[in-house]
Amino acid sequence: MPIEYPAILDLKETGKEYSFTDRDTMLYALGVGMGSDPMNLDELRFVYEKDLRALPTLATVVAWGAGVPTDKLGVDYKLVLHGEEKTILHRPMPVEGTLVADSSVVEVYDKGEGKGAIIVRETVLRDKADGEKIATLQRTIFARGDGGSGGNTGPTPVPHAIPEREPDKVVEYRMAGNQAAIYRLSGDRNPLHIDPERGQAAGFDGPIVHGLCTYGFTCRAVVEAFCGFDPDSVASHEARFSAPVFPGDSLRVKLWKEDEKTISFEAEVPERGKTVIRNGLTKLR
Ligand SMILES: CCCCCCC[C@@H](O)CC(=O)SCCNC(=O)CCNC(=O)[C@H](O)C(C)(C)COP(=O)(O)OP(=O)(O)OC[C@H]1O[C@@H](n2cnc3c(N)ncnc32)[C@H](O)[C@@H]1OP(=O)(O)O
Repeated sequence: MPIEYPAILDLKETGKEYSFTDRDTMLYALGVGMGSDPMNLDELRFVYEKDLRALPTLATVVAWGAGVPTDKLGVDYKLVLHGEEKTILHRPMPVEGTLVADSSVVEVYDKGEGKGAIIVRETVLRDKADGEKIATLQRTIFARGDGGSGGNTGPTPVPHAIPEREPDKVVEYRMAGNQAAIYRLSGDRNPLHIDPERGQAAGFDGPIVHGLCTYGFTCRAVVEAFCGFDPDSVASHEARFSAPVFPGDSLRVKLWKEDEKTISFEAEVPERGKTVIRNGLTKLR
């Protein structure tokens, strides 16, 4: 079934409930590499139930599955890559709770046959206890097999521009060989990230790391570099995925402090000379 535009813009899913516990919060932190140094007391707070803190980007996984189902979008899921993500935190991310998710399709950009379709979706997460918004997730997928099926043929919104000067801070991490295998247990069990055959069918040498896993690493870097490990300072975090990351890659996150509340960032895999995340922007409270 191809993308049906503009009917796709009427697809909605509302009132879907998701519960998560401190175990989900800690598993997510492990999935983005936290706690690998047992003597790092700042990171310990994200992987230990004592005084537990949640990374803001936990919001991207706690309601995994919320959103208009892929089969209704009419895309070839094997060729879908995550394009962009923006997480807006209306209040600090709790470490457990029950959420109510309302999702919709915001826009489809048709980049032409052989190129792909860009589908923008939005999910609003509310706290079931008081009905207040916790987070808004804006998620863009790049459906490489679905160009030419209809949609807005105009330019896609221009993403945030990064300064041209040298970064103010650089944070380096190494993804474990089993990083995607751990991360997927937080929700996204797309076989692209674990099954070598599915990686090859998508045009890669093997499995690739979830975009949202790398995105979580970049939020961790902001929290480490500019927030003194206080995750509640983050008001929003957004980025574009520009090249795949493979399990075992190292990640160099380059960060620019533009003003007291604005951080720009990019991430590269130095051993392959690839910039894998571009146009990163974090707003602080
Ligand atoms: C349905 C369930 C949803 C679940 C979420 C997804 C499930 C997950 O399990 C899947 C994943 O995590 S995949 C892993 C993470 N993502 C990636 O690795 C993608 C990396 N990026 C790429 O490969 C290319 O940038 C690529 C291929 C994305 C684009 O490269 P090109 O084709 O070379 O594009 P280019 O010629 O540079 O630009 C064409 C137009 O597209 C816009 N654009 C480019 N990259 C974009 C991106 N990443 N996101 C959104 N838009 C993007 C450009 O602006 C350009 O638009 P315009 O013509 O208007 O200027």
